[in-house]
Amino acid sequence: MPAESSPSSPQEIDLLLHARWIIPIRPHGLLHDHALAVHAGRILALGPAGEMTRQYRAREHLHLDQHVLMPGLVNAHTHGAMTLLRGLADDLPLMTWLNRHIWPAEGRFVSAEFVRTGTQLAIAEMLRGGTTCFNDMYFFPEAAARAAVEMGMRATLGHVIIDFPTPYAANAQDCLQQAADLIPHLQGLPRIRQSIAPHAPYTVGDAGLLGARDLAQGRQLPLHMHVHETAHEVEDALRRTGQRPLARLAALGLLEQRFLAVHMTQLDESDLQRCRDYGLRIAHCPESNLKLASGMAPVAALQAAGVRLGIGTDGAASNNDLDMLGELRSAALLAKGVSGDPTALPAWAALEAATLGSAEAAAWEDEIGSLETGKAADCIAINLDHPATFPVYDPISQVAYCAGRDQVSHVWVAGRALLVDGQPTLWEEKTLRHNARSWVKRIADEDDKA
Ligand SMILES: CSC[C@H]1O[C@@H](n2cnc3c(O)ncnc32)[C@H](O)[C@@H]1O
Ligand SMILES: [Zn+2]
Repeated sequence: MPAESSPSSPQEIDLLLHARWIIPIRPHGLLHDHALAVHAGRILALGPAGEMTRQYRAREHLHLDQHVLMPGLVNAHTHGAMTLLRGLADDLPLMTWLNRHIWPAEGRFVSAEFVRTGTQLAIAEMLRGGTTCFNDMYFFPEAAARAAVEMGMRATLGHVIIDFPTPYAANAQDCLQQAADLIPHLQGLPRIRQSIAPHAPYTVGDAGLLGARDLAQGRQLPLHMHVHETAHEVEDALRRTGQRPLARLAALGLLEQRFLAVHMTQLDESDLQRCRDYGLRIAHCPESNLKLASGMAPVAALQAAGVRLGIGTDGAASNNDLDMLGELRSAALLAKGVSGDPTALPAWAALEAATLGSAEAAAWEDEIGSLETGKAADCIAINLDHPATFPVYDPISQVAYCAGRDQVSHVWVAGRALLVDGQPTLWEEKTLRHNARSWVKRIADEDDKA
């Protein structure tokens, strides 16, 4: 419904958010004492608070007097339901972690109900920490979609393609068939988009990759895949095929602008050139890479080459949290450490990567990632009146380098308040944990037997 207006009277709108500081991300910069006008879930205008209060009369007018207002954080790569496997196996390298612990556990327990419960926990954690959209890759995406829709969250859900038997599908061809059947059912769900998600070069054969490419092209969906996560992955592929995994993906015709390459810790000059030539998007997951000792994406070199970068947590079983404020801080610090250059990924660039960059990674940049007129009103308020963020010389520095997720006071997705004064509005966290307990007990009992 359009907002009412006449030349003399202020325009009636749903919500006016007046904040001490606003970081719109686009345009670049910091605004003092401005307000964001929201109507019917969208951003109507952003301007100086005085002008905005004269121009608009809001059904709800919030004065965020010690807060930064900014776009919601976007988790560029995760496996939401893996919250149920958090802490099951730590301090291991990737392939031991997957082969000996995670894949056996998933083989025993994963089901639509497991995914729904685990994704609910993930969404509760992410929203509390200021994440308003997540780019997911997991089995039973219809169950993750249901959790996201019910909890008011925004998401891109990947249809997994993997070439070994799981409780979800027998092989890659079966995954492709399931994806083709399911895509129309998820289309049109509120705030839900989809991708085709071949797991990794080492778990999907050429036929599965070609099928993924054709399905993505045919349905106009982006591709989302783990690529070059470890040196072992690249060395093993060179030994077996004589090709680097990214070169194989290029030869098979998978690489294009909407291809999201996750991890990318092992890049030589030819890989960097491919990222540039195809305009690939990259999801950088620094904490999961640190914990599995997989290596680290060369962020400074990628940005110097003009490659667009988003930031993701990866799953809660390898991170072990879904804290995007923590993740963007790790990204900013590691970029400096890895390059030996303290100017690498400065505070504002880290915020840009975790908002607009990640929105591009999740193929949502037309709707979210910045506080621009016409975009969906996905935004967060962070209260800087806290010992951890005192004094405030530069709010951008405070958000990037010292604000904790407990300082996220308000979260809106499409203009709907999901967190108010740090409290969720739509769900009871006790109930979510209660629902998860039966899974946790079964998983722990099995783990004891093993
Ligand atoms: C087929 S759904 C996703 C699949 O990926 C596994 N997974 C989780 N984290 C990682 C990672 O860092 N690298 C590779 N694979 C990962 C997860 O357990 C699911 O099986
Ligand atoms: Zn992952």
